[in-house]
Amino acid sequence: MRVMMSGGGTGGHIYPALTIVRAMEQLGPCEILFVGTQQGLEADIIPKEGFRLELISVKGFERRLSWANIKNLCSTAGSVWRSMQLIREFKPDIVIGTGGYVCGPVLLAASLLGIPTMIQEQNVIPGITNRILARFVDKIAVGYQESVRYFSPGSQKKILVSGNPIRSEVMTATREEGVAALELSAQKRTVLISGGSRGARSINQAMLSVHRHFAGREDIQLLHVTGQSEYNNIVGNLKKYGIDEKNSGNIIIKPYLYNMPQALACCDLAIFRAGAIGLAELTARGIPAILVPYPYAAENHQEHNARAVEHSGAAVVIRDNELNGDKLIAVIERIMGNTAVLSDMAVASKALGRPEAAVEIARAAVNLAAGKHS
Ligand SMILES: CC(=O)N[C@H]1[C@@H](OP(=O)(O)OP(=O)(O)OC[C@H]2O[C@@H](n3ccc(=O)[nH]c3=O)[C@H](O)[C@@H]2O)O[C@H](CO)[C@@H](O)[C@@H]1O
Repeated sequence: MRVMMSGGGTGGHIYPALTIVRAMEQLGPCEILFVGTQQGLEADIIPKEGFRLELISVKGFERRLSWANIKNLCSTAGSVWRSMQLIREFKPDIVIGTGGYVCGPVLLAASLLGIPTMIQEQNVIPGITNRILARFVDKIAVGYQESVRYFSPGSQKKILVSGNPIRSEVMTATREEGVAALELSAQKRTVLISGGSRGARSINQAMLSVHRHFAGREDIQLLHVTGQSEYNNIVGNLKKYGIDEKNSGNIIIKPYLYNMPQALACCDLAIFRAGAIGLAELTARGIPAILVPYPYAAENHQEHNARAVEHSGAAVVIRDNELNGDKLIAVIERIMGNTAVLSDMAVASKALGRPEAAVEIARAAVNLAAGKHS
């Protein structure tokens, strides 16, 4: 089967795309081509994952009907044309989009050429590209039941509520592998801090106090993923406080983790933004979390994602404008200091997980390509 995948910008769109194609490969031999943009993280991640990537140039849309959007639509015509060329050359049996601007022209071109098409929406509140594409595509896989109502009535019959796809390594990685891969201590409990695929400045700032508070502790280690752009700044600031992560014994700072599944496998508590794929990974593994939703996400969708997890008892939400070092330290101490709280949160988290989502989406995609509608 020939599969064209498009999804880009952030990890939250790229990893679902990778997960879906890997699940499709498990169902039968596949020839895969990714289409992304130079500016998106896909330009870095997709070649590293061993897949071919073609680049096109695409402009973003505002989240409403506006003249700017109509103008953008015109300039997008060139990328639709380029996508059509790529489709004619590659001859896919199916074209799948997992969100981000790049999906717009690619999926539109596929739909115009009569190729079977599918989109996957990760968030409770669907992105603008997917809301527009919903009218054209054949199938829509969604991460949350709550998102169904945001699609037009005409699109609803195409929806499959599958949950969000997570990489199979997230489930198969073991604690021992994680400890070894990240050079952690097997004796200490691990707090994993990540602001999503591009990092989070407010979490990084609050973490400066958290590191000072926990530095040298025998029971807890902090694995802090800063995002590429903030790494030097955070390491430099810690040095000013006399903390050298290389000698601290319990503080590990990384710009980005290419082995996030291993980190999740040995993580006892996560401090995360509330991106949909990060949440799907945490809940699939049953990891308790402190969530700080990104306040500028379109239509505040991260807070909706986070509250859904908090309501089930799996997370504590701190709003970005209320976040500071003291507050974060207090919540970490409260959760880590009480094993009953930690294990109740872990059970609640596990109950939310949908580790089978990728296989369900892959089956639907294969059926669609074969002309069967599931
Ligand atoms: C600012 C913004 O609008 N972010 C959006 C983006 O999130 P973003 O890409 O930041 O976050 P997600 O949590 O959804 O996904 C991140 C993915 O990157 C991986 N990862 C992250 C950091 C790292 O060092 N290594 C690594 O592998 C995670 O394991 C996960 O698979 O897409 C999500 C899914 O549409 C949305 O819910 C988010 O709101």
